[in-house]
Amino acid sequence: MKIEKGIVTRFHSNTLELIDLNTREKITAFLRGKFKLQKITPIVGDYVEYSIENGTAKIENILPRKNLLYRPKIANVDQTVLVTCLKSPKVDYLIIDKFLVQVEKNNLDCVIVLNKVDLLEKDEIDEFLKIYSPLYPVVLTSAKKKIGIEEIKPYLKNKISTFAGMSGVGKSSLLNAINPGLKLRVGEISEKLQRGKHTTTYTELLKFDFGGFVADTPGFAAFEVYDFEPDKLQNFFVEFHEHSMYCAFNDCVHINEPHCGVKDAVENGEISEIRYKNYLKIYNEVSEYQKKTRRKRWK
Ligand SMILES: Nc1nc2c(ncn2[C@@H]2O[C@H](COP(=O)(O)OP(=O)(O)OP(=O)(O)O)[C@@H](O)[C@H]2O)c(=O)[nH]1
Ligand SMILES: [Zn+2]
Repeated sequence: MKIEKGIVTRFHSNTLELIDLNTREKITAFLRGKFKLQKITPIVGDYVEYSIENGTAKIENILPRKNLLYRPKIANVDQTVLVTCLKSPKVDYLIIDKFLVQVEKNNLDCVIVLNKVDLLEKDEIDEFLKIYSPLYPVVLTSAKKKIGIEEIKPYLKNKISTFAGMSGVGKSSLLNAINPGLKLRVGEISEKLQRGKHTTTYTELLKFDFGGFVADTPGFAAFEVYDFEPDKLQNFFVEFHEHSMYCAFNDCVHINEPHCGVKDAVENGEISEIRYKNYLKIYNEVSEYQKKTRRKRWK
């Protein structure tokens, strides 16, 4: 029996759709009964081994997952493409930083795409770059004017990506510009997610012509998931790490403590003041959230 490798891209009622990793062919496969007994079910993004007997493809084995994302539910996500704009709709840096907290919490690589640059002045773009380009790769784009589209492709090639970002920033427009004809239903699905009615089982991986996959559902739809203690927040601000080792206190959260390496770095301009202020705001929100849920648990 010959075993081939594929990636699960979508579910039908009792079959799965795979893409063969060698031939890139689309294959409809059945799940063997043993998986039900083992209580393992593959999900979109899973790398699997499958066999073909009498013209029927069957999943034989689910390969170990690198990670598992819940919103949308996908295995083996390599990165998030955080799409934002600054105008129309207005997006402030706090929203961007909240998305970045989610990205870091899930331990994902991230590329930031600043879209709608056709609406921005040079100094607005420069300010954005000054804050974020030391932290993450930043690509400047306009889906409308077809600027920066080629620059995104190398980041997407041969990887599994999710696109994240506020509604209206241009995620679908960008994907259409990157790969015209990509079967998209981003807007439709994100709306459902926001209303919380539908499960995320409808997620599908779409294949780029140049290699690589993208989820058709935006990531982190409900992004204010503060299911961590406030003192963990600093881990998700990547630029704090190298400075926090100079803090006098081991458990410094860089707010009221004396001799704080992070606050020093803010003062001498090594850490962006805007990012630090957003850290404080999010810290308070996480604290409030944790207090509330603790009270509920006691009731
Ligand atoms: N000026 C300008 N408008 C753009 C650009 N990219 C997208 N738009 C417009 O912005 C609006 C929203 O774009 P979408 O691609 O639907 O945004 P989205 O992020 O997919 O939104 P959701 O599906 O709600 O999550 C549309 O009217 C687009 O035509 C751009 O680069 N410049
Ligand atoms: Zn500190």
